[in-house]
Amino acid sequence: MACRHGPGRVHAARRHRRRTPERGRRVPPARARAAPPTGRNTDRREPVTGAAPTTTHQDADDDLLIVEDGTEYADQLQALTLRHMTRRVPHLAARAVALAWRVDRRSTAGLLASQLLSGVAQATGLLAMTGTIAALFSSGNVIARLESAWVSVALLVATAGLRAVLGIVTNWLALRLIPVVKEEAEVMFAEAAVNVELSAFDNPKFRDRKEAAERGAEWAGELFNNAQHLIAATVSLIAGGTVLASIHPVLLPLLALASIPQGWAQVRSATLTRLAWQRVMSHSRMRYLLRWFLADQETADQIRTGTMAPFLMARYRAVSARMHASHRQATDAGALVSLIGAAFGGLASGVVWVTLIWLLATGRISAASGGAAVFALRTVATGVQGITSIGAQAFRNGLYFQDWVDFLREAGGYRLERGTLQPEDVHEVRAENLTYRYDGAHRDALTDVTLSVKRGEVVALVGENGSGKTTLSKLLAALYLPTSGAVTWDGADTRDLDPHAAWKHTAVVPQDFARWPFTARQNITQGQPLPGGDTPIRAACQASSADEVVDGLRNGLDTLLTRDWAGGEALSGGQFQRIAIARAFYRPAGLLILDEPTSALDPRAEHWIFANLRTAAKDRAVVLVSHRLTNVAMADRVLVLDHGRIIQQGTFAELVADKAGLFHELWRLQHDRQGTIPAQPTTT
Ligand SMILES: Nc1ncnc2c1ncn2[C@@H]1O[C@H](COP(=O)(O)OP(=O)(O)OP(=O)(O)O)[C@@H](O)[C@H]1O
Repeated sequence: MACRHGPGRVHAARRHRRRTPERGRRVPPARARAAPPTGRNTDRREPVTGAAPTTTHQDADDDLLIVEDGTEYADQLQALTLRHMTRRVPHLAARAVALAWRVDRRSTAGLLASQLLSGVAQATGLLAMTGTIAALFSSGNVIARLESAWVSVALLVATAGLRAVLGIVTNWLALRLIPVVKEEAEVMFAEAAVNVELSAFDNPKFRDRKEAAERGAEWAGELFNNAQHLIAATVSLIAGGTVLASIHPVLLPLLALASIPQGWAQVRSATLTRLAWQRVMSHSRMRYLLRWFLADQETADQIRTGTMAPFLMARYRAVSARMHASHRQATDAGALVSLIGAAFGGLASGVVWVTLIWLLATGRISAASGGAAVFALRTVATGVQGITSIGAQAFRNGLYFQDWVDFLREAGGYRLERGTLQPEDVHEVRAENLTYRYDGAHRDALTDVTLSVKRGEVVALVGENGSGKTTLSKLLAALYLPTSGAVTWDGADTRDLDPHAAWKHTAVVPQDFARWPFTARQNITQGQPLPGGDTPIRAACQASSADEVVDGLRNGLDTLLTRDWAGGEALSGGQFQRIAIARAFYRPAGLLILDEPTSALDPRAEHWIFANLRTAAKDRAVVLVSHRLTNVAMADRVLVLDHGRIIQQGTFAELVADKAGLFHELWRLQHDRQGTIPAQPTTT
């Protein structure tokens, strides 16, 4: 790896955020809605190429060097209109309802039915109200008028009672459903995220899309909530509208026109907020990382001994200030837009009321109809207002939710879509004229590499930092696909293999191994126990010297390997590395890749592992990456990489004897501690 960190301590997620923020991080669970919507990129219609963003700018004032991106998507957002909202919201709301349906059909059906019923009750109440008014305003004595009104009054009371009960029911069902809808969206997001190409994580745009989708999942519950309120508002609007239209046909279209300014203001304001968030999306990522680093146990010692707190805090504040500035700008602009919308809306309502008075004054409608119209107008106005304001909320939530929808559909442009060949086994892995360039990189990490490794063989990769060893091992393991050339497994191109089926045949000890927050047993079996109970687990532990570690644990294999929960135990870096090696030895895979497997081990443990590697690795094709050159003496062949090319290969003895070669030079340097060799570090 270009940047290597020390072994991690607790578990995978913490390891990620601690050691290699570039590779991943755990996001604080409660972050989403507590924080103001800040910024997001996604630019989703643009194919992810990894090339430099089309338009970028950097914060010149605070040296943050965070590239802002996504201008194309910003343009699309800018272009959103009320018309878009009316088209898009029902679609997204339906998607959220479908999500709820997926997790709990009965509650979803119950909730939708109660909202519908509530709307019908409101409509009936309104009709009863107009009936009551008409009866009271009619001619005749009071008793006769009251008699003709009692049915309407009874209906009025009954519908009010029914609506109160339905309100409690909808609230109860919504509270049950909203969290599970959100959780389901998060689960679906996670499923999509594990099904992307590994190379996706090398692309910052993908990371932004992933972040946006993750946040979108958090808004799924809210959107569902909006959807069910929209149903109620629509039903009540239809009811009120019917009554109003029956009083005089001009009232309804007038009222609809009157709601346009507010609808426009709501949509504009939601778009501005969303845009603001998009602008500072990368800042948002950086801020979360900084917060984790500042508060994390794993970096706590380095922050203290490096006296880094002021620097990190200043950076944190600078990033936050940038985000707040963007947010404030959007809030101010949103307030202005709302003010304009309210002013025009007020004017338009005035026109409606003046029209009503004119209709009454000119005798076009009766006094009784006028009274009924007042109630109908209020109902319809509330309905219209409900639809525009809930619609705008749904629109805003939908903008975030859309990112989730897109991510699920295309996995940020990196869905694992390879062949369907199911390898039964793997006997020989070959690289032929293999070239690989990371997404967005300006040069190849590997160039024209050809090699093969067969079962029963150990092939070692050595070379200076950044020479391409880890990259090559990942290509051999089908984690990456070649830019050109090919990697084949028993003749089959890795592009044609079903990736999940292929990875059943790989066992890897990476430099940054995962520390799963599970028991020692689960850390070794990776949740895939083999027949034979603990016997194969113990054998793997013995071969990797993890047996000493496990025997020292309070509950042996059943000990939780993290102190994050009570009863767990913390392992040292080297102790956990032994568990990681046991994990690979345990896995019945034809291809075994060991990338600096003993970097944290003491000499005894390291000696034990290499002395036993032949036995542990028999019947496997083994690729070993190591900087400690004595370790590669046991390999059948050693390949020396330099700037992504194989520049030497042979047996260990041959390479040591080749005095003109890089291997010999590295070997001498590794054994010279007197400073007798004037060594200049080479640039990679
Ligand atoms: N995720 C990545 N994105 C872009 N470039 C990368 C990435 N990982 C590695 N590289 C680049 O690829 C080249 C080879 O890196 P690689 O990690 O394979 O080297 P290595 O030989 O394993 O190094 P080391 O000995 O330090 O582990 C380096 O120039 C590095 O900068």
